[in-house]
Amino acid sequence: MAGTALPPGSPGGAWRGSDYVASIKDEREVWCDGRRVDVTGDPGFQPMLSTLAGLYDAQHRPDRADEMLHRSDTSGNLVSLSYLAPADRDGLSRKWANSHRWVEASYGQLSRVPDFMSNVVVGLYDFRFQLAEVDPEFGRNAEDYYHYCRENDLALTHGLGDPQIDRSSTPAERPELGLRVVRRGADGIVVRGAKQIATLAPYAHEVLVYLSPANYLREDPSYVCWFAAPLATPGLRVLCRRPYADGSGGLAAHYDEQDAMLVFDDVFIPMNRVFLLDDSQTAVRGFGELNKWSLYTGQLRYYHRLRTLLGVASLMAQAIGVHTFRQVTDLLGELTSYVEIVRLGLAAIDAESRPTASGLLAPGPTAALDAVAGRFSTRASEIIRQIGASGLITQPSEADLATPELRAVLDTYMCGRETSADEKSRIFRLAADLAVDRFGMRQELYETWNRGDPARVRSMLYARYPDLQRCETQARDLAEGRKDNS
Ligand SMILES: Cc1cc2nc3c(=O)[nH]c(=O)nc-3n(C[C@H](O)[C@H](O)[C@H](O)COP(=O)(O)OP(=O)(O)OC[C@H]3O[C@@H](n4cnc5c(N)ncnc54)[C@H](O)[C@@H]3O)c2cc1C
Repeated sequence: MAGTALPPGSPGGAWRGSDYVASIKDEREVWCDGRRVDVTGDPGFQPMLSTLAGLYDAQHRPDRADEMLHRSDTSGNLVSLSYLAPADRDGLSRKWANSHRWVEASYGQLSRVPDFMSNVVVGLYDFRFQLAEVDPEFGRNAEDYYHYCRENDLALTHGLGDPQIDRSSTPAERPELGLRVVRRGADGIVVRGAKQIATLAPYAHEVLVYLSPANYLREDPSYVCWFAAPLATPGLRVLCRRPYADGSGGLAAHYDEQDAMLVFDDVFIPMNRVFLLDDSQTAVRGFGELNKWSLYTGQLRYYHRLRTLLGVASLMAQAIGVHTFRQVTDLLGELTSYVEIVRLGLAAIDAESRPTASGLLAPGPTAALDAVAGRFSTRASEIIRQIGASGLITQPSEADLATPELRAVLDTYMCGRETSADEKSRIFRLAADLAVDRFGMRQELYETWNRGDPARVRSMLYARYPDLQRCETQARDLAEGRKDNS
């Protein structure tokens, strides 16, 4: 099949951890805190790398392999179920079981486990016929790219939003506001510009660029370009934030997935990796279509994160003996309701799965859950802060716990109701990580923004609500005194 050659280091099929790590030791230009870094050796990046390697290894565990891998019908290799393009109920259920495995293994803390973007590539594959209507080559490229990613278990990042320079201006006034095509040839295009944020970028093999949420408003078609590029492409710079994994432990010691700005400084993209050019209407339609499976896996991950937050809040309340107080059980019940709403929502969305134009089976729309996810998440953190209060600040460190001279004091004043100082401080430190410190605050920002501007998500939900007219008719009937609503 065209375009399925192995990337450096790939044995083909689903990664094992060590092969994955070797595969991203390449010429990628990753910058962090004023230094160019080798992601595979830098202490700030090493912890997450080993978490990812562990997750890739877990795919092959005898007790999981059946749920996470399947045999490719093209190569015969064992490939990840994340890349399964499901054609029926059985396929979709296997896909979700695999996604559960990915997100469960990180307690919902990794928003961008590779499973997320693999599902965007499934969406790209599903959308190939519409792309082919613009140009048959785009359709073929999308299909080839899907096979390439699936056969090589590629980890992807994506960059959609434009750099946050001046939202009141347009690229017509300032071209650097958007990523654009600056040269075109028969063999490919050259792109220039930047993408504001791409999570997982330093750990990914490739980036998929497919839409700036605002670019359909632009009249210049050169800003409409969908393509994929290896992270190690000349001219592509990855500007990371400072790592949260700073040696002080906590969740960042395992789950700092990184976020980076991507700068494309006249980057050549070969034609076989270009999926769409110029056609803003197709780009707008495609935006929703590409994300059908990934939004669902994103909600699965979110469900596991909410469960973690509930578990932490409950343990914290028990540790300090407030778990039977009415105002605390009220808070815990509220948090439980969010967990249940998401679980039930996921079941309902799955039950509303429907065939796509290309013959795959896709979940129903996640828009209603997307619209409330940020609010639930913010409220869940607030509940943890409300229950934990000052205990979220005053806890002994592991070094304190290991200091004999402090032991008697800690055991007397820093223990809980029926909880040792060791156990209590670990629960509270975890809670602070999730709801007070920068790791948790970044996650909260993520939950609020990653599905796009929540105001836009909610506005579109309202504008497209299929039952709105009947709701209005019902309200009008009531207002006009008509009694029978049947
Ligand atoms: C931790 C994190 C990780 C992320 N990871 C990724 C990723 O991997 N890939 C990716 O592509 N994206 C990612 N996102 C980006 C996410 O999609 C954006 O944050 C979201 O689309 C909002 O865009 P913005 O952050 O540029 O905010 P802006 O668009 O700059 O908005 C800033 C403020 O201005 C308001 N505003 C802006 N424009 C308008 C307007 N026209 N009318 C009214 N109000 C307006 C907004 O509501 C907001 O209050 C991530 C975000 C976060 C926080």
